[in-house]
Amino acid sequence: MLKKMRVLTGKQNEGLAQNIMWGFVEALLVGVPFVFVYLIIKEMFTTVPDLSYVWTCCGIMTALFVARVVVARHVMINNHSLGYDAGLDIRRNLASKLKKVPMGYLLKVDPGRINATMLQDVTFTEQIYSHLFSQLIVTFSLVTLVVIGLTIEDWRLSIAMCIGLPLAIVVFVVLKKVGAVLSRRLLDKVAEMTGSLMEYILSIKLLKAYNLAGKRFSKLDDQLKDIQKMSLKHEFVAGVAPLSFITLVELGFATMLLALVYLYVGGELQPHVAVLFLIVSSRFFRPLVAMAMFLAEYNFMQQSANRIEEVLTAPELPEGHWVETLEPSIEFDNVSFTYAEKPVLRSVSFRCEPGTLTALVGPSGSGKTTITSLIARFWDTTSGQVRIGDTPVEKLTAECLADHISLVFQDVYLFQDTIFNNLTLGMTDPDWEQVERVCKATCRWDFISQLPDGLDTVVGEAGASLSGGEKQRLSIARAVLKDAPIVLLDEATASLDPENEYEIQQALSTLIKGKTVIMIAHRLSTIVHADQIVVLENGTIIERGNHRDLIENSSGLYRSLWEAERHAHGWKLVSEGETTSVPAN
Ligand SMILES: Nc1ncnc2c1ncn2[C@@H]1O[C@H](COP(=O)(O)OP(=O)(O)OP(=O)(O)O)[C@@H](O)[C@H]1O
Repeated sequence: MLKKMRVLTGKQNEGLAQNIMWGFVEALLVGVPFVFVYLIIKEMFTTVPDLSYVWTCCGIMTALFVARVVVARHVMINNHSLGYDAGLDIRRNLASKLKKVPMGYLLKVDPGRINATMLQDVTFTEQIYSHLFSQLIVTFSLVTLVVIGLTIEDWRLSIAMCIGLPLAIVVFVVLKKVGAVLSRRLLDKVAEMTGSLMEYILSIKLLKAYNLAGKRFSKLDDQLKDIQKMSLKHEFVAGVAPLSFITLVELGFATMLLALVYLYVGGELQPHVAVLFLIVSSRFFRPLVAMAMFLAEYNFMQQSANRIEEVLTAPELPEGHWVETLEPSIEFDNVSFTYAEKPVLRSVSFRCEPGTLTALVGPSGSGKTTITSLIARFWDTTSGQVRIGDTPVEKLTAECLADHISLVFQDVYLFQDTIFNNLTLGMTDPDWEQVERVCKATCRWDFISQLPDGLDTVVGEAGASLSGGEKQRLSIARAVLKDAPIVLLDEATASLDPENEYEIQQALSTLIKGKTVIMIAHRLSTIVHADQIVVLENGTIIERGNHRDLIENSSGLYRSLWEAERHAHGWKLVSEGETTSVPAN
């Protein structure tokens, strides 16, 4: 387990040796007073007991008790700080690991499971340091010291007292293994329930709209009932291990009593030794019982540590190196990509020159978002290469890639923080005036200035207090502020009404000037000025060119999409330098 803790924390269990030493000191301070108890009893059985000797022994015992309290406090603080430090390290390692695994891994793993691992599993694992080791060290040292002391005094009674211990350990280990299977199942079930609970909370609006909140809750309720049943079963089976251990260990007490009476009656035992064994044995079993109860929890700790290890050892996207000057061109060189078993892109090749706008067009599911995901390296290609400048994206570090790319997704995520902090995410020295200037250009300043604290207004979790359009404006402003040379826009204006969309398009076209932009747009009117339009169908490029070229191909998909759009809406066709109105059909 120590080795596993080193893997999970990424550290050498620093401070543990010191804690073991202090645990041993605590055990000594618990055990040594028994020596004075023995001396006092021995003195009592002499013909003329020396009371000042007894007082001295009592004085030393009191001093030892005080010292024990001080040391026990020190041990407790040390073990807890070791535990919490380990918890912090493990959570940091998990967080940094999640940044390095492919998106595919995160999509495959139940979010409830990740949540349970980050919170509950780490908390259980912390206890290995904060509770388990300290308990083990103190108990083991104390039991060893007491047994050695008693054996020196009378080995026969000592053996009688410990007679059940070996069998108790064997039975405990066997029953614990049975409990381990149940612990694993119970923890999995709790993780599954956490996922359902998260889903229930996040989808509550939808559930209410469809009057499904009650029905859906009954599914959650069933899971909660399952957990209750499994917990009871687990307690029943897992509880047998410590109970058997306690029963077998305490059998030693009865055996020792029999042996004690037998030896005493036979005149083979001095009265003070008999009293010593009676006093010590009444306390000898207490720490063992406490340890057995605690070891019953060990299954949970072990399972939790295993689950953390599963996440920490998940395969990572290999990291590349930092490239100082990266030409902001993008090139897809014969790229194919498969999600699990499903081929999504097939031999896709195209190039985006620096400072140009490329639009991706195609029916739903044709692979447009997948193309942007491969540039941002959420996944690695199945074959072929995606290059930025001359460098394949997998040869760049995640930081280098992130530094060169701004992303604007359809689903905007805003943190529960001020608008200013949301906009300046990742910026080291954000400039208030610059933020205001960009907001004025992209966000309709009146929307922000009307908020109670302007840019200092805190938006609700995931931007819950803002409309879809407002969130989208902020995400565009965030991308503009980042000022990365490459901008990926995935349906960036999707949640805006036509009037706002036009405004934002204007703002975008000024602000993305000089950047290499890849834009996914379902409304073709927004991309007529694109330098290049890549038309996709079923994961292959079927047409490529600018609007004028593509529109000329009367049998092409782009032309038919364009015409379908014209027929669907009253249309305003804007070509460079002219405005033509096309009435709705
Ligand atoms: N994580 C995933 N796992 C498995 N298949 C996926 C995953 N993400 C997308 N797909 C599938 O890959 C195909 C391409 O998806 P993609 O999102 O790239 O299409 P798109 O052209 O952007 O679609 P839309 O215009 O509807 O957003 C779709 O058939 C989709 O179902």
